[in-house]
Amino acid sequence: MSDKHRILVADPISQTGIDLLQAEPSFEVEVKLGLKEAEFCEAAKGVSAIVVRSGVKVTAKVLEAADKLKVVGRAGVGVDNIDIPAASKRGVVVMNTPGGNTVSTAEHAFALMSSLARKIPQAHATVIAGRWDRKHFQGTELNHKVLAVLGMGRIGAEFAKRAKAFGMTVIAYDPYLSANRAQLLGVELRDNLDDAVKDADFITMHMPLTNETKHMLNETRMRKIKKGVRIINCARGGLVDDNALAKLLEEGHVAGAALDVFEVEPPPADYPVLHAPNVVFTPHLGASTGEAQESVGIEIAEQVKDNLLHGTVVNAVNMPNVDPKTLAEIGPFLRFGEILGRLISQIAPQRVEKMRINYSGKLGELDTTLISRGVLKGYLEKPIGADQVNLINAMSTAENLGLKFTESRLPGPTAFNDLIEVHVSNGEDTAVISGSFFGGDPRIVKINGRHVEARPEGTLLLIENDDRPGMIGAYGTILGKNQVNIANMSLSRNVEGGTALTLLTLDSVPTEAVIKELEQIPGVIKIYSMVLE
Ligand SMILES: NC(=O)c1ccc[n+]([C@@H]2O[C@H](COP(=O)([O-])OP(=O)(O)OC[C@H]3O[C@@H](n4cnc5c(N)ncnc54)[C@H](O)[C@@H]3O)[C@@H](O)[C@H]2O)c1
Ligand SMILES: O=C(O)CC[C@@H](O)C(=O)O
Repeated sequence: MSDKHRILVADPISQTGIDLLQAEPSFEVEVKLGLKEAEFCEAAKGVSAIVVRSGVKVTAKVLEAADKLKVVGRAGVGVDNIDIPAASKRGVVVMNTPGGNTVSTAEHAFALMSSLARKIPQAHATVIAGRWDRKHFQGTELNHKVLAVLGMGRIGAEFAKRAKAFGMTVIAYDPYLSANRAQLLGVELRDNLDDAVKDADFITMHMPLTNETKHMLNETRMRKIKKGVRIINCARGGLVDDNALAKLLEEGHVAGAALDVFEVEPPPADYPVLHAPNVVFTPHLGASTGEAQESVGIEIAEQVKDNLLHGTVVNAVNMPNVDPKTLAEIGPFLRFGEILGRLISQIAPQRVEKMRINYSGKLGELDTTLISRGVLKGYLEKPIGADQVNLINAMSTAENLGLKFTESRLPGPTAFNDLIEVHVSNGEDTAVISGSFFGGDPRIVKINGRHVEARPEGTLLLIENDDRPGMIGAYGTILGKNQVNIANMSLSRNVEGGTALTLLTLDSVPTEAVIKELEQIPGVIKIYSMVLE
């Protein structure tokens, strides 16, 4: 039996990328395109690596059949065609190539906007049909128009640059972008999505599809936008509710739409928006340029090669790059760090610009780089999507968002054996959370400078209230009435009669209605519901 690494290329990638893999004597490269799931399972048996774009789906079944698989390489950004949890469960690294297709996708989205403004596809169709119709194709200029860019990451920023050069006023909506970065890009940052889109002539979407972003442009929201808006989606199908979009195009409220991506790809013949007026479509071509494919093809071939030959992990979306010995030493801190990051993201002020982590006690003597990455990963899961951020890309992802990160270490004895203190701030407001270990068990020990004590698990309800009698009883009554059991409680106050923090560990997640009811209790200042799963 051959001891070579077999590599299956299951989507078209650049020939240079394939040549790079083929040039390695210990690799056997097989290019098999257009595989159905059963054929893919068969082809995946015994391979060490699978390389894909967005055409095929690397399902749990394929991953199960791939008994020798070490790495899945995605030549592109989105990894929604790969079952990441199944890959992680099987210890398979999934890598992508962020950045390689940024400019191509921004240019494509821009081309869609221009085509939409000047009805180019429709006019083209009449010319080749032998008609010379100049009356029906009056368009609109981009100059002096208002553009809302939703999602100001790599592609959004490139799009914005081009739009500004065309004389457009650019408004950005990206709750995770710092004010500094927005200023640097020369865009107007809005905190509220409805406010960002209400006066837009054009809207372009550039964010991942997550639970938070699905149907971000729904019927209610689109109706609030001024009549005549034009919408471009070159990110992921599902960001816009295409059924609602079709309806609003028919009514003329939305003047046009350009889509490169669809909720189902390819869209079936009865896909609603296909038959709506004033639309421009392309079949997911954002990254389809020679330059982008060359770039992502080479990048993924190099990443896969380095991984198989040297175990190097670059741009992984699911695996830490760490050797087993170090992992055993810092494993518990790493997991706790992620939880602290997740927690602070839920009490952080808007537009955080700085994160600082202080390590003290025994921790101050360890290499804490990975733990810090864990904290950042936990913190960034909300803006970037849990499947997009990992220990490898957490730092660069933070940098892209304009989040400045620092860490400091204080070796030597403190009140706690090990203490991790995470500060986030936007220049005006700060949130701080500290964690320690009690006999090997992680505990949250301070929030915003107040001493508390809670295990970092389940749902935590953090209530800031006036220090006055009857508060605890009132919380218990409302939660009990709504079948929410309190598993643990920790109280802390600044001075008698001042303000107090109540930290409740709950057995279930309280609904928004329950939180609202709690907020009505006289003396309650602020409530945060923090889910740690
Ligand atoms: N059509 C194509 O062929 C094509 C090609 C490349 C990328 N894409 C897609 O484009 C998207 C963006 O890619 P990128 O490289 O710019 O990614 P990126 O990670 O650099 O940027 C994504 C941005 O979205 C922001 N964001 C997250 N949640 C948000 C929310 N609720 N509201 C507003 N903004 C939010 C993030 O803060 C981040 O700044 C990805 O989904 C990717 O899959 C499509
Ligand atoms: O492979 C492609 O052409 C699509 C790529 C794009 O959707 C991405 O997310 O990078």
